[in-house]
Amino acid sequence: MMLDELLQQPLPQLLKERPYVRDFFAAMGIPLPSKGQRLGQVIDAVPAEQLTEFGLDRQELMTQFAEFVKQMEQFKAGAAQPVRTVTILGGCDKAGQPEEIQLELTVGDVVCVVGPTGSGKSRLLADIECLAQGDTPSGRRILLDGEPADESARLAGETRLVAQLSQNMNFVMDLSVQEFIALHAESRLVDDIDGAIEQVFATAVDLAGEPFTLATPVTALSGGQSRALMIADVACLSASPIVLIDEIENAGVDRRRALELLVKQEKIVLMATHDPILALSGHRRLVIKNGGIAAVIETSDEERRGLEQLNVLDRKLAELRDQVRQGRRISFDLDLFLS
Ligand SMILES: Nc1ncnc2c1ncn2[C@@H]1O[C@H](COP(=O)(O)OP(=O)(O)OP(=O)(O)O)[C@@H](O)[C@H]1O
Repeated sequence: MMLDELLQQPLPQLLKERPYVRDFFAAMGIPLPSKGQRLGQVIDAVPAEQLTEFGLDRQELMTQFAEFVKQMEQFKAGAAQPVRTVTILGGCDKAGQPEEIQLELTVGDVVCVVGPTGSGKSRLLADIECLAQGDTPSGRRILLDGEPADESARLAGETRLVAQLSQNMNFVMDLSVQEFIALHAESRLVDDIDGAIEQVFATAVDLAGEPFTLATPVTALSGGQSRALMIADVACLSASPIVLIDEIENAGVDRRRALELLVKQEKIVLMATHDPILALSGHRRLVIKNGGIAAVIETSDEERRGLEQLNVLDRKLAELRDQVRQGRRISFDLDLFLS
């Protein structure tokens, strides 16, 4: 859109389509009213002395504004261009032995990372997060769509390409759930903020099990609710094609639903886990030993059949957990339980 058209657009429409415009003017102490005028009129009304404080005249302000809008739109277009494959090129294990592996992951893949404590699961996730180029302790290299990531992608990596759901999710901000989602939606340049709030909130409540409201302060959410909000946020709002998850099993959320949700969004999901249900929900498991990928196990048909039984068992256990939570006495027949 040309600068002239932007200047002539009614402000409510302009701010709805491009919420970031408000930030540009706020940085110069120029508040934008939410109704009435057009941007051109607001700019005309700014005293010349105020612009001089920023070393600008009206023409220069327009030029900088046009450049800002161009960059933001390019940024949005870049975010919409998804990565289809991630390739892990082996480095060395902790003993310096070569890790003979070249592994390609495609969108929709769910890959579990398994191995004993200290074996290097988090290292592998971290290598992917920073799009390693032989410059981490493992010496691994990560390719996106077959190419090494360029420096700008690496620097922006955490925000653009990789979303991470880690074990510790403590909110420190004094925001309501609604404000939190709105803030994220704005920072990700989402056009329909209200729609995003509705979608993320509904998804989070669904995952969390115990209800909360849009007005609930994020600091008052339980661990499970916080985690559900973060998962919904990543699934619905993040343009990042790669999602790394550390230990979802202790999160107090419906973990199967969380996984289904992420897979539906065409993400590449990598998950460090010890949970057999999650491990078998993946397409394959990377077995980490002494810092290296020692084996890749494809989930077999037999394992998938086992997963169905495990799910039955898991639902029964969830019922029992619920009874404990409600302070009821627990009695069950193990044979019936397993039948
Ligand atoms: N290939 C490697 N080369 C050198 N150091 C490595 C390698 N892989 C992992 N390490 C180092 O080993 C240590 C343990 O690794 P890491 O924290 O990734 O293990 P983990 O499997 O995630 O453990 P936990 O299950 O306890 O979270 C870290 O200091 C990590 O940097």
